Amino acid sequence: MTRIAVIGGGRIGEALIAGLLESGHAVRDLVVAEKSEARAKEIAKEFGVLTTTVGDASEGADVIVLAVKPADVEAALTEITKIELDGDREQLIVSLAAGVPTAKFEPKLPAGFPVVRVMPNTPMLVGEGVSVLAPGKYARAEHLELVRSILSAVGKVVVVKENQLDAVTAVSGSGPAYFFLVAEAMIDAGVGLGLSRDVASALVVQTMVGSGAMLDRSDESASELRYAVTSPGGTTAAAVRELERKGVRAAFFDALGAANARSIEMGITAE
Ligand SMILES: NC(=O)C1=CN([C@@H]2O[C@H](COP(=O)(O)OP(=O)(O)OC[C@H]3O[C@@H](n4cnc5c(N)ncnc54)[C@H](OP(=O)(O)O)[C@@H]3O)[C@@H](O)[C@H]2O)C=CC1
Ligand SMILES: O=C(O)[C@@H]1CCC=N1
Repeated sequence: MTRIAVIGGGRIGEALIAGLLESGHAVRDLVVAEKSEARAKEIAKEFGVLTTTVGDASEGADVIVLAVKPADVEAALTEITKIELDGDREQLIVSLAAGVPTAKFEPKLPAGFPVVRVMPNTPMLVGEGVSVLAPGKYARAEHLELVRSILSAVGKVVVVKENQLDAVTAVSGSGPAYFFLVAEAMIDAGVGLGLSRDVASALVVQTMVGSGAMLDRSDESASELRYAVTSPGGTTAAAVRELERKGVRAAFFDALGAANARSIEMGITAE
């Protein structure tokens, strides 16, 4: 079994650990390095995984997953490179850090050491994530396949060229937050119309789950599915008219544009 070291046991690190364990990955093949002692204890208690230093975790791992904030990548990499990285053993670094290009890693690693950049999202926690992979300069097909096989256990996997990863981050990396925001707003609106919060929440959650399942399983596009809900002169048309009048579509264009720009900026500043 592939031994995986997760460096950084924060939100996405936890989602990955939980998703891998849920999908049948063995606890003994996972090790976590987490800077905060309190957080490391929480992770060990919750998942039963070994928590240790960055050096020890990396030493015994086939795949070293960097799940620290972009600004902490440099320091974590310095700790990793204190051990003797073993290209011959096909060790591999997988970076989940938003914005940070593989070209920032490669010069700091032994010559030819493979790096794969990945933009995951938190639904991997429930096996419904999407992980978008881009190989660095030295990552070969077998490295990509290894990462694909690990991450396909926690959701879908897509491969793109690295220059698309900032856009990917704006769409699917940050994407769950947009849906949660819409859910919050719809629940509040339901409460505003007199429903109890429990009833409004149950209705919104199941409407999202059902709509997501339709988008996933139907041959029809999002627009066609929406048209099917929109009876002529009816309630949906009245609601959609208000959403468009308030600029919801333009707001998404601007929001994803801002996320894309921020991803690029984080890559530049993560020195
Ligand atoms: N959250 C998400 O939905 C997604 C996040 N990402 C990317 O994943 C990365 C992590 O994000 P997220 O999980 O949200 O961030 P968090 O801050 O929740 O988690 C990062 C964790 O790493 C710890 N840490 C920092 N430096 C080290 C180190 N040298 N060794 C061990 N642990 C360390 C931090 O400790 P401390 O807080 O004490 O510094 C923190 O607990 C980011 O680069 C982000 O861009 C990508 C896709 C989605
Ligand atoms: O907000 C962030 O920067 C990270 C990257 C994608 C999702 N969360």
